[in-house]
Amino acid sequence: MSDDPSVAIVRPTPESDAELAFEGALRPKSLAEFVGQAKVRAQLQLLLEAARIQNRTPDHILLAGPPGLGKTTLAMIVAQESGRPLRMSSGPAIQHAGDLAAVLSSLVPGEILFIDEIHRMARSAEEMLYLAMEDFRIDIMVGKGAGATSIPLDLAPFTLVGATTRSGMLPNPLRDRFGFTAHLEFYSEPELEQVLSRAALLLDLPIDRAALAEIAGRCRGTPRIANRLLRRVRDYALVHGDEAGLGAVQAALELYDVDQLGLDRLDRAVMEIILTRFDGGPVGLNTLAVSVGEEAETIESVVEPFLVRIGLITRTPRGRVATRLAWRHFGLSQSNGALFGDDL
Ligand SMILES: Nc1ncnc2c1ncn2[C@@H]1O[C@H](COP(=O)(O)OP(=O)(O)OP(=O)(O)O)[C@@H](O)[C@H]1O
Repeated sequence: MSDDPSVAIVRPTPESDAELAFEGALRPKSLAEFVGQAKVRAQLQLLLEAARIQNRTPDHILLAGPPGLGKTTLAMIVAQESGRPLRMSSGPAIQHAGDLAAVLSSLVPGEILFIDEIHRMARSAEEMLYLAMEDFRIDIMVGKGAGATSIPLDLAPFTLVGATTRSGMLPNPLRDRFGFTAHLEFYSEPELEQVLSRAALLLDLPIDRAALAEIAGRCRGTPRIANRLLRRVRDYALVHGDEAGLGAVQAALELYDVDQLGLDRLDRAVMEIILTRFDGGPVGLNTLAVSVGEEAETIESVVEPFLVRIGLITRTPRGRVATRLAWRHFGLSQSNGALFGDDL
């Protein structure tokens, strides 16, 4: 992956530890503060309220959706709103059933256990989780081979909040044990303006409506990217002694190569290959990856989903094909092989 910072700026995963700290400061702390996802908020509210009335732990919750849409934030809010302690873990940290047993057996009654990227947990741990979620019990294997015995261990009642960017990778028995699955959607531009206006207030950054709208249109429907772009605009205004107005947004985002649709250099390089070198496609994934000097995995999981979502390409069995909108957006017509932009 390129280490050019302008290439990473519109990626939906966290850039660095500094960004995680920055995000922490901007995280909404209650359902009322959480912008957008109105349906999911109402569903969660009902679920938490019902558990409160019956004085029991809330049902297990699965939060599914692309990175940066607020899954971790919602898990924290569930703990906050239900007045319960929160334990945080992640799929990659649970590589053996023993790792999970250690976490589960140390939970206090009513604790919320958040497992991020739950689809990356070890298979043996998944099987242990089935019983834990259903009966608040696990079986611990002691010894090996013919002499091995299993010792049942009762657990404190808990609520599991799992987050996944790949819900299709979860085995059905695990998915079925969640009482509620929330599917997070990309945010609309007015919602992103609200996210940004709240963040600007917390950062003590005076910014006008036109500037907010401009950032909202370029952040790929994702609050994490919105906040990141806002940070760059803040830097720009600070360094140039400027107001954070429309001019500062346009100049800062031009500097970081984020165009009006939120495309960055890698996205544009992919589009250029399809449009000008392959006359609109179809182009196979590996050819595309080699042509832009990136890994096929990055193209498939990071670049393509957004290009497909905004209608610039379609995936066909023979490869990726540019749409009419793509030809129009880049001001090209088929077979003209025109130049794409002077930075490519
Ligand atoms: N609905 C929202 N309202 C306001 N801010 C939000 C909202 N959703 C996310 N954010 C902001 O975006 C940042 C990223 O959100 P979060 O870490 O919850 O995403 P995520 O879906 O858990 O991402 P990942 O899949 O990478 O773990 C947070 O710091 C938060 O400030």
